[in-house]
Amino acid sequence: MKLSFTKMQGAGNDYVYINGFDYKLTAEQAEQLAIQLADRHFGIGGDGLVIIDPTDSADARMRMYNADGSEGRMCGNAIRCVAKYIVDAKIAEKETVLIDTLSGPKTIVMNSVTPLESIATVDMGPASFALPDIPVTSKEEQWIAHPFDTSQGTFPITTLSMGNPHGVVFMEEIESLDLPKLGAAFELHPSFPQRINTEFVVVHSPTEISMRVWERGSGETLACGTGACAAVAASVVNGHCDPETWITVHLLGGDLDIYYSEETIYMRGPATIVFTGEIEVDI
Ligand SMILES: N[C@@H](CCC[C@H](N)C(=O)O)C(=O)O
Repeated sequence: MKLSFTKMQGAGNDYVYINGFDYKLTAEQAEQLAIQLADRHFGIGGDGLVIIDPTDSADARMRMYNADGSEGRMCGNAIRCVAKYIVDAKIAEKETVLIDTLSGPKTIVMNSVTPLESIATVDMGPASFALPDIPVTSKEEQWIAHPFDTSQGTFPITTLSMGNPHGVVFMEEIESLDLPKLGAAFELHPSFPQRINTEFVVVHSPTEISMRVWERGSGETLACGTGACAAVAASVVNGHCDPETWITVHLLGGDLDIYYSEETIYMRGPATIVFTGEIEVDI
């Protein structure tokens, strides 16, 4: 069959977007398509696949799949792009939209910059540091700068859930890291039965940090929205950054602004159309 798609990116975290109002895709088909379409040599190319489905409880429902076909519970960069998509397609004729995800509904406020780019502010909900929420196989309650042994050495890790699992490690520098080796040592560690996304973070000031990210299911990406929120939450909880003020997070693909409070976390960043097209798929 011929499938219409839109390729979009947020801070360089790029996904193939399919309009689920037009195509009804089962979870099995979506997993298969994610692997096929995300391939940068034999497919369209991307960090995974996002399907925008109808729902009665919100303006749309987001289903996101990593490049290996695994389903993610939440994606910060994709939810901004989904909001842009439904506003542009007039699925929602307003600037504040509600999108359902596996980790609950999120409210997004849109500001159009150019026809191809919007800036979106997302209410991401609160961070949870409780180990069963991540989950982490340990009897302790929280891991805040917890000495964590991996095949690549021992690192102080702070773990949290942003609707999906994150580990944050503060470092002196991140340019020289061998992320495929290091990221995989965290992602596949037996302490994380559902695997984990890991952020490697340098703190510049109480309102500015840089990070590189290794995403479960997709490897190193140019940005991770939930990861940027996790990095800021961990920076505040470890006393490196200020709460209740906007913090700039520099990522390989651009900047995201994050506001942390105990009640909720806001994320502000771009949502950009790259191109649209049609592809013949065998599903
Ligand atoms: N890129 C994302 C997160 C995507 C899902 C993640 N790899 C997972 O499986 O939890 C973001 O922008 O948040």
